[in-house]
Amino acid sequence: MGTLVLLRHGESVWNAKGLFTGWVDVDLSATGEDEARRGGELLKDAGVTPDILHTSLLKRAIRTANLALDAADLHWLPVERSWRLNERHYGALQGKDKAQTREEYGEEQFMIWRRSYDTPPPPIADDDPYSQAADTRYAQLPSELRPRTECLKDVLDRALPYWYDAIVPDLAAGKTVLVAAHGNSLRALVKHLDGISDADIAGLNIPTGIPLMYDLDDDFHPRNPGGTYLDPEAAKAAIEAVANQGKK
Ligand SMILES: O=C(O)[C@H](O)COP(=O)(O)O
Repeated sequence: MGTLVLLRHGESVWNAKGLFTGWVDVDLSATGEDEARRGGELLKDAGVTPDILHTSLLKRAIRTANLALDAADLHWLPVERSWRLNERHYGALQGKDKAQTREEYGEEQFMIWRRSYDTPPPPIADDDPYSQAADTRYAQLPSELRPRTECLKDVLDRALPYWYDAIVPDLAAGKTVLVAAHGNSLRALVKHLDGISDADIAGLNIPTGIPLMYDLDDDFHPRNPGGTYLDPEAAKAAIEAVANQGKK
């Protein structure tokens, strides 16, 4: 029942600097812009034509989709956007250097905060320069929905309603759906799609800018578990780089 394309944004300026990003609205780096265009070329070369686009509210995902769809000559595609596809909120780690954090707190604590399923980093203070408490794009969100930190379980809990209410109906209508989002919001969707355990999801990383295709059956389960990257070799190398972030 439909084709789903997951696309993590291209490299961001803070990805390049090795900083925890979360909901901080940083832009793409020049490399990330190239990755986004390449993602669109991969879609075009594979003959994959999305019918609708879903993005987060963060410019690195929005601009990745714009650049990819322009490269695929599909810039006109209808689009829906939601905070529920935002990157995981990294709490008080937002803006912090990953390598310094690993050094200061040690490997175990770093990995618990970065990749555990249900342990969030410390919450961010509303007066922190990297807080989104005053960000007008979330003004309509009730206070209890506006995170000050998130673990991956929190991301799954707020992303699944969007999956079922916005994305699944498009798939059920036979549309090819492109989702342009983030490393951890896509890890949450992949965990759901592939039925990955709470323990095993820690080992899954998503590369930037390489489309991941799922062919879904009538129950929206993958006929190709794990999905298929449109550039498997590039994806393999990029996944390893994501896993090694923060290492000296
Ligand atoms: O938000 C961030 O820092 C990155 O986009 C994702 O970081 P991670 O791969 O360290 O979770």
